[in-house]
Amino acid sequence: MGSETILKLPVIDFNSLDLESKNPKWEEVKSQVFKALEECGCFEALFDKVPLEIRKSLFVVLKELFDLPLQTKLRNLSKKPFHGYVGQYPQVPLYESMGIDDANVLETVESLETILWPERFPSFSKTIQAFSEQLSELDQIVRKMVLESLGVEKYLDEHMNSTNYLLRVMKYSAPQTEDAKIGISSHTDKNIVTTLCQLNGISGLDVETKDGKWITYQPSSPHSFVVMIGDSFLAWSNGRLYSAFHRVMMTGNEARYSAGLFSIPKGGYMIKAPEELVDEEHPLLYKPFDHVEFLKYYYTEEAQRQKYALKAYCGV
Ligand SMILES: O=C(O)CCC(=O)C(=O)O
Ligand SMILES: [Fe+2]
Repeated sequence: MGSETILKLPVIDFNSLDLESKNPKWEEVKSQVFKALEECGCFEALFDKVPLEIRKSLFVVLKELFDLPLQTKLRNLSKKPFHGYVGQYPQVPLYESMGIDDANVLETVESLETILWPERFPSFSKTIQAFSEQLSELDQIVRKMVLESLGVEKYLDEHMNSTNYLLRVMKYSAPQTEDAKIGISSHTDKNIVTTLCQLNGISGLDVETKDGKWITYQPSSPHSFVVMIGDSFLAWSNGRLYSAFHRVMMTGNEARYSAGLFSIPKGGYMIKAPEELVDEEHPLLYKPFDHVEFLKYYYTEEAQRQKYALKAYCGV
């Protein structure tokens, strides 16, 4: 009593678990996952299937990537909003990111590689693909555990097949001051699940609890990731899961590099809560929606004024 507890994200150990073989730990971890996602919308995962060498190589190739001339980085265009090169925004001057669609598919990454480096840079494609594929197993374990917890595992194949993986890699330049400066403004993610990784030991990710306190993420192991629920999964679960507000704040003289693997509903797929999750006690919260249309709305001025863009877009 009296002394304040230091707020920390729940830590969940996925080492020794995998998607296929049934491990006796599965049920225990599953209940930790569901509780954390209901209460916090996120947790810290310990997951050693991504070797530390891959994390190191990712950091190396990201430095090369962000050191390219701006004109070159701008060649990564995408039809979807916020999926290509993003940066040079006056509201978030420290922030730059590069979205890589279908990052787990080598040919797609290689076609981006040839756009950015006509002289080629094979370790870029190899590293991005390997990292994304290895990390996608954690995304899939979490989603499977959620569907089992909700008793709707009969939708598992449809759920998994309705998404793609986007890897978004980020650089936050050093603010050169001890006053905390905004890296990326507070937001909820719009996709299904995001798995985040800090690459060079520079902290800055803050997550807001339901009662409005900010937790600064401090990885407790070199194998740590942050797993976070996006608004699309919240809608699909008919509000059983929570999507947390989070932001990045920067101090000091060193740039921060991070990467996020985003499972994203495919364009044209209607996100709709299964009928098993809708009843008198749990009335339908969101009308069925297409993620790409929702993203287009999200980047309008009107939506930017809303705290809860999903509710404004398709709330019942
Ligand atoms: O860089 C990070 O740790 C967080 C990035 C983030 O929240 C996002 O890209 O949606
Ligand atoms: Fe985010």
